[in-house]
Amino acid sequence: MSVAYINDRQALLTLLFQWSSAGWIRDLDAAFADQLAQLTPEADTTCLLAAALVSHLAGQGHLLLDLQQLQAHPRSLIAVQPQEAKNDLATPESFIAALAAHDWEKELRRWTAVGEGDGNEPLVLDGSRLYLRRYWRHEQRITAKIEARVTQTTEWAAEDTRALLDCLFPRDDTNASEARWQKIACALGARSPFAVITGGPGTGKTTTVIRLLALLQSLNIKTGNPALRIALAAPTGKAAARLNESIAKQVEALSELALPEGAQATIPKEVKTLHRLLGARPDTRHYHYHARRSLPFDMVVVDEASMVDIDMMAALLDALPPHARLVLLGDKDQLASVEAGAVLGNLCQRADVGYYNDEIAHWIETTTGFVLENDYRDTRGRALDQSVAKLRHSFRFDSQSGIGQLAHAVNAGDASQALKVIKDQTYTDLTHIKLSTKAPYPKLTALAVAGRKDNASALGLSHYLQRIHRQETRPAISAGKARWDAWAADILDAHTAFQLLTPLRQGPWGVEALNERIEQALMRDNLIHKTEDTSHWYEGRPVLVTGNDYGLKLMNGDIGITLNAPRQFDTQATSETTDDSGLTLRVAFPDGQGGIRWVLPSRLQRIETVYAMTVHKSQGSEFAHTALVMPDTLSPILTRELIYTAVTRAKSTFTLLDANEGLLAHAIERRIQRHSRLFA
Ligand SMILES: Nc1ncnc2c1ncn2[C@@H]1O[C@H](COP(=O)(O)OP(=O)(O)OP(=O)(O)O)[C@@H](O)[C@H]1O
Repeated sequence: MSVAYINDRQALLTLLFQWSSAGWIRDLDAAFADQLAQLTPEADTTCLLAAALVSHLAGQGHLLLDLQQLQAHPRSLIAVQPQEAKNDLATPESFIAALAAHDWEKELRRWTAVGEGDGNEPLVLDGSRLYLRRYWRHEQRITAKIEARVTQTTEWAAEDTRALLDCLFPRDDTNASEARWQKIACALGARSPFAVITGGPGTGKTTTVIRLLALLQSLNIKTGNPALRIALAAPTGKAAARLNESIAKQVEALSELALPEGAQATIPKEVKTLHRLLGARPDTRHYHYHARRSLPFDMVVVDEASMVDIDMMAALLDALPPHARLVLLGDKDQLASVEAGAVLGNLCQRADVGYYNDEIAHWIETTTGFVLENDYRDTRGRALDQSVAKLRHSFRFDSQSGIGQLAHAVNAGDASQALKVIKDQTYTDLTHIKLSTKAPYPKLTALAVAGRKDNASALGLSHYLQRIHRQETRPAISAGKARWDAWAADILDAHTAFQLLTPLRQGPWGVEALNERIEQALMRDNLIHKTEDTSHWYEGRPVLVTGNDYGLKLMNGDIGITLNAPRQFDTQATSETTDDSGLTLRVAFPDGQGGIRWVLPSRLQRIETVYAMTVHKSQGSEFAHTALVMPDTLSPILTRELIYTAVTRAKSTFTLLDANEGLLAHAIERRIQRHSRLFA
């Protein structure tokens, strides 16, 4: 490594922009170091490099740069893949190695851009950990606000709680009961103003939280307190819509139980996105509700909390009145949020074991009748541990289910067991399709179009496309909006029968290339009719919204389908051409309340075709048949969490397509560890 770089700031900044051109760091990361260099002439190269790296790591979801780890294992923080290396360009790794002897901490402490958190310095050094100031403050505030809640308890009479829990869980009287942990989660959630309920797919997170709400409202009514004002929220429109669908039924089911009068009626059925709950203002990080104008609720429940990033969690906790309860639901083993942080994962680090102390074990026993085994008890359990419950029984996947077995093996990091389950022909809900490295696409597109020939419930895209083309079900142009809405809702529902997932965006196995291949295959099979003059809009095109659009009331993650529909459905319709039939292209989106929002294609700014979707974007959604196609070369994006998230998107059948089996094993063995100090 040339000494010039080490002592020459200009040379270093040039190198950083070269790394950015090579795709090793973001332009933003180099620009951040460049800006700090201009503001602080005293900054040496170590400092500027550390600034670029902390920004780069934030882009990867990490909250901090651990200087000790940087010096001991630079590759674990920033690694250039062998295929990406450039002959004439020094890699970050070699550069960091050349600076090994420097005292990074000392240099950083001398730098005016680095503070201890209370000032306005853009960076904060906390021990040997360097943060962007925003993330350091978020960590501090989140920790303080959660600590303040977990150290409080609500003292309900144990006999009242027990009677209500027995009413809510009528058949659960043995320790082996499948609903045991659900009942325990309710007992913990009633006692603590902060509760986390984690569990895999179908373990009853929604069922449990509705019973927890019923329990709390009943206890309040019984003790003469006013009912809680409750808000239900989820991080994306899709997740909110999914919870909306299941919640009404679950609340309805409470009417069969002998709860105190009025308890059921005080449980809300409407789920909002967190952005809407907080009153997001377009294009800013500011919300209507914040620390000085609290949310008008006594309790907030957040579903799919694994998708909540650190910025949103900090904003939510700021806006939550100090007395208000917070319940987080989610699957701790799924991929973390797209943006930085892994708050749910951090909160649930000890959830597998429990660490319940004697006091809480006694509360559990007296209110649920269940005696906790020693494995789940620990006198050194922290306050947070007493507020976290893990649901351990899946009501969706029994022991005969290949998907359940596969998800379990992936989660346990047992790659050989996962491969064994995939290859085991006895699981009808699981298939492995081997792709040829030379010509992988024919088999792949055949599956995407037609589904699996050997399994009638493993459908493909033709399922919803054929439904669109079925003339006998298509409404007449004169039919009312309700009839057209019902038709579109049926097609949107049919669309959830299948989804192809891929880990990557770019390259031959990325979303873009796969979408193109599948589009061609669908055209060949006459399932879509794309012509030059319709450009990329044609009937049947499914689109994914990639950014919130408050004007159109569309949220990141929403999926719509392009359909020919009467033009009067859209009030903005102006110069759109209408074909001979009087119909024109509209994109139909579910409006979250059982109706359809018909949108002009030209009004959609941030969308992409979604025959294939990245695993990251699929979080919060489920599909009857989910297929995952693995790339044929190593990529840092392939991790255990990614495979687990993909497998658990499947409701009834899962298909794995790969050309190189080794990659699945490699991915299962790699975990994502997002660096943060939250509840470490
Ligand atoms: N205690 C129970 N007894 C019987 N059935 C249950 C129980 N708990 C949950 N179920 C059923 O299991 C299924 C999944 O439950 P639920 O939707 O609450 O789980 P979830 O963890 O929220 O699921 P998801 O993975 O979709 O988020 C539902 O059909 C529900 O009715």
